[in-house]
Amino acid sequence: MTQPPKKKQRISQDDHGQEDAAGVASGQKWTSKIAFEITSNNHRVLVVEGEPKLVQNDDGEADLSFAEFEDSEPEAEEPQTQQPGPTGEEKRSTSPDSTSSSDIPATGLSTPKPKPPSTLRIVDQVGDLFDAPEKSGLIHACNCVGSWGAGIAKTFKDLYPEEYLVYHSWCEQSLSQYLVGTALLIAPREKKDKKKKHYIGCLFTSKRGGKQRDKPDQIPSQTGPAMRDLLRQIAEARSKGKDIAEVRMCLINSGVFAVPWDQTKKVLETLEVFGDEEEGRVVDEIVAYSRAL
Ligand SMILES: Nc1ncnc2c1ncn2[C@@H]1O[C@H](COP(=O)(O)OP(=O)(O)OC[C@H]2O[C@H](OP(=O)(O)O)[C@H](O)[C@@H]2O)[C@@H](O)[C@H]1O
Repeated sequence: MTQPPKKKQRISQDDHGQEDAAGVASGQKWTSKIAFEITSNNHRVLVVEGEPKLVQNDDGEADLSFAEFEDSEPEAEEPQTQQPGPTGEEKRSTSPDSTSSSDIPATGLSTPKPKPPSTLRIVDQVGDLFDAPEKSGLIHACNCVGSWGAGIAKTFKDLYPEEYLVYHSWCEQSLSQYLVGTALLIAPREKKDKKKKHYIGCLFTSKRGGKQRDKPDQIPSQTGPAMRDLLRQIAEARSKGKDIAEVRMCLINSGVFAVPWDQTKKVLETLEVFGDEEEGRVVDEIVAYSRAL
């Protein structure tokens, strides 16, 4: 396969007497503005400042045939026009030494690399989960039998009695085996007192609670789908104009459900965050509050 010229050389006029592809009259010296690339189908592509031009394939069919290059060592006395130096990308594309034909696909145009999907970020923070600003979303792990009997769930029941009734009746209308691995987003009820209004995110990570909880190795695998369901519900609520502020959680599953926090956190951080046209609606980071690390 023809190798691209090893060194940059001065360009002269092409056979048709016009300026060369780079618009540079012959005799001028210039550096690192032009290079040839050999594409995978053996076409010699002229890359001028990132602008590829087909110049010549092996059988010399192309219409542009460049005269021979000569070595162009810039002479000291000649005033060099102060061109902004090529960016890293341009350098890569205009210097034959540093680019390879694999960098420029057959079309000669570099295609943007697909952005890797972003995954959920969990940030650990010492503090009280309930010190959250108005309209925050507070997430905790729930059983599917409608009981907030112990641990942080008991605190939720004391602070949000009406929201508890929503959770309880939701469980009553469903079967645990269908509920586990899903979530319930509860909007704040009207508050008679001055208490802050918070959205509550219930993650159904175990069919039963307390001592009848699911096995510790089952709970993490049910936590992933439950959180994905909750993220979807939050994004949907926000797209309908619900003003859900920051989203925070406690170290779910790490108390009554006896699952080490690192295990749950690892599952959560594999969750892909689905984007939509307004990134603001999507939750891509959740702060996990614990009273003491
Ligand atoms: N104010 C606060 N701020 C920040 N963090 C706080 C806090 N208060 C407590 N924590 C911590 O929050 C973590 C969660 O630990 P938890 O044991 O509560 O919940 P879990 O997710 O393991 O288990 C769920 C089942 O527990 C319940 O009990 P029942 O089944 O009803 O009996 C439910 O209903 C479920 O079923 C632990 O690190 C606590 O230190």
